[in-house]
Amino acid sequence: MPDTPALPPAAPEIAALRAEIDAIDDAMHDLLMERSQVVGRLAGSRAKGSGSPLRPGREAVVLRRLLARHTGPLGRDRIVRIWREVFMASTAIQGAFSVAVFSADAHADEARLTREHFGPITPVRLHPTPFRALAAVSDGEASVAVLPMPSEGDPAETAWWALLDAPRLQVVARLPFMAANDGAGALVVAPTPPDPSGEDRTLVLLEAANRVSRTAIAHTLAEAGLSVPSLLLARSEDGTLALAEIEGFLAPGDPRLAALPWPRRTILGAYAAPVAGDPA
Ligand SMILES: O=C(O)C(=O)C[C@]1(C(=O)O)C=C[C@@H](O)C=C1
Repeated sequence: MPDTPALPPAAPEIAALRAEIDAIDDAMHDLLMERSQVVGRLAGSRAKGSGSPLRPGREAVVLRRLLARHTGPLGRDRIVRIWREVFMASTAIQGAFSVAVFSADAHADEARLTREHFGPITPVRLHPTPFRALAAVSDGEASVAVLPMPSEGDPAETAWWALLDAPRLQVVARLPFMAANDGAGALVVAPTPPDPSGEDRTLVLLEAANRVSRTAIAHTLAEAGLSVPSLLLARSEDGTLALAEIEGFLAPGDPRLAALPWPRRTILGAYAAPVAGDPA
């Protein structure tokens, strides 16, 4: 006989509701097992290819669809949390996956956003510089790198975006997918190109040999038919470097990019436009 005391009998109303929850849990578990079988078939499909299994664009499509049909007391942010774990479980089924993050310390935004996005089980390693995190991806030690959002004040030692070896490495996602009230953000870089989600932003690095003003760059981009939600500018003695966030998923041969007057315009990658969070 087990010596664990018998559970006190629950009130009949609670027992009935718990029986309903048990039946729902069984159905959810059956569906999760069935879903993982389908993911296993994806993993074996040659069409998916041999690179990283991660498809942030596809994840955004799934989440936007679920959020659009969502009703009831379960928070939208909880739906995102639950599916983040589902996506990472599916990624793990398809092969080893780990993250290299450049973060000042384990509590900085980038480290926190990495854990929230890639989940507590995914192996994550902190690196002391963005370039070390990128090298971990290049060397095949990590599947992706998480790096700080570019900023105009970035010193050369951390301005990873100015030196990204694209298209070999590309930005594929922006964290978090559900916009945070604190405005924190980070970018994910992978050795595979981004996948479109239907509502995306493309990052383009523009380099001019002379000094060009912000107004002139913004005007030229608008003239080319490009909508630019944000534009960062870094000037040096001998030229201008600008990072434009452009609406849409731009391909390298996009005629609007080809028409720009600057000698270099490099696509650094693209990411799904974040969805709005719930009001605080
Ligand atoms: O659709 C795919 O390619 C999958 O690998 C499946 C799946 C999912 O679980 O829905 C998992 C990981 C990807 O990042 C995107 C989607």
